[in-house]
Amino acid sequence: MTGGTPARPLTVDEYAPLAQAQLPAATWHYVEGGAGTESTVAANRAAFGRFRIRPRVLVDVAQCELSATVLGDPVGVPLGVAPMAYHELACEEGELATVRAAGSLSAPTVVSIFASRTFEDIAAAAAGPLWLQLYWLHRRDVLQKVVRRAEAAGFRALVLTVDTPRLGRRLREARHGFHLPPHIAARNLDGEVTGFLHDRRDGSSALSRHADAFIDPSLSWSDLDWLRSQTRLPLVLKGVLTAEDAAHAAELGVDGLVVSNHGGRQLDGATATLDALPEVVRAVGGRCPVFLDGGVRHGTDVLKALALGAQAVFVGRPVLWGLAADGEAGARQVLSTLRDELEDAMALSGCPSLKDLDPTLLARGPATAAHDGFHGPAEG
Ligand SMILES: Cc1cc2nc3c(=O)[nH]c(=O)nc-3n(C[C@H](O)[C@H](O)[C@H](O)COP(=O)(O)O)c2cc1C
Ligand SMILES: CCCCC(=O)C(=O)O
Repeated sequence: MTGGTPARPLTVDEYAPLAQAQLPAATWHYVEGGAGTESTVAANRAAFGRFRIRPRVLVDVAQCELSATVLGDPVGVPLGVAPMAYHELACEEGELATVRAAGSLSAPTVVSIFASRTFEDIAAAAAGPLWLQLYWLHRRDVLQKVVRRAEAAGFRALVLTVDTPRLGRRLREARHGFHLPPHIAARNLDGEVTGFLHDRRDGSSALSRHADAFIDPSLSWSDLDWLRSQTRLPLVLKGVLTAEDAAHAAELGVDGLVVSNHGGRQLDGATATLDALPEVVRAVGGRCPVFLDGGVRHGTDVLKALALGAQAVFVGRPVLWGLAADGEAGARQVLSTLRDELEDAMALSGCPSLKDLDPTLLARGPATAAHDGFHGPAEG
């Protein structure tokens, strides 16, 4: 087809250039960037490409069932939105657009403690379950307050991010002097811990200065008791990549783990999440659910993570791409594309139920070009 209205994107990746065209350069590089050489960003994608699918045939796939239960709540898909700060950077409605989009699939959303809309407004717009992501702030009283508010607003779980005692060296943010525009703020933190976020300084990221001032890097295993004493909500740890830490967390009775390297934004050189998943699943031994995020861009990526033992996966950057390109409709389209691709992959591999997804579905194979790092829209 030539001329006329541009075709609607058919894949998640096609939203990236559309988002880039909409966003100021500094915002685009904040969203897209990783730490250091961005080797972990690339590794997350490459890991999916090293597994091939062993399809089974002559299975009745007239009905494929994608609904699941996560932390006790029914969801329409084993797929949700990873916590990301400041969705208003991507579109005016911010997190309200995100949770409406996720709600249309009954998908869970993890709301960042640095959300740009209030927990109460987000909860009022949501149809799927909401979890609250926390950073370990020096100001424990502030943490206590946000936990109470999230509980009162009906949030269903707490997700403590444990891979961020300080911010990774994100060179793109530093080069662009990334800072928040004046109209965007961490609306749930009342200015108590939001210093530096709006201050521009060339050669350094305002976010990084903010994190150094307000995130307490002394967080260790013994602090988890305090958090659990503050709430009845299930506690999930986000950012675990090893069997050792997974076993320890399971012994302490945490309610879930997210295998994550923060989308390659923290420790450059950290293990790809799909590579870390099997050892974490083995170490946990069924004591709590294991989730994964990082580099999920296709339904077959979701299928592979579920086959290796994840109960659900979370998606980060693509949701912001969708929001930037087309607001709520864009985010909805990103999530529903992943859902539809997952259903296709289940049908074509002879797995009508999520229970059919296990490691025998996968074989190690040569990497494919389509998974080697960033790839834009197909040519033509
Ligand atoms: C713009 C942006 C902001 C993020 N903010 C947070 C955050 O506030 N808290 C957190 O735990 N993780 C945060 N993350 C990490 C995501 O939760 C997730 O681990 C990662 O984006 C998953 O990888 P993907 O983007 O390749 O899907 C952020 C990621 C991005 C891209
Ligand atoms: C203080 C960090 C907030 C956002 C974040 O986690 C990210 O940009 O990855």
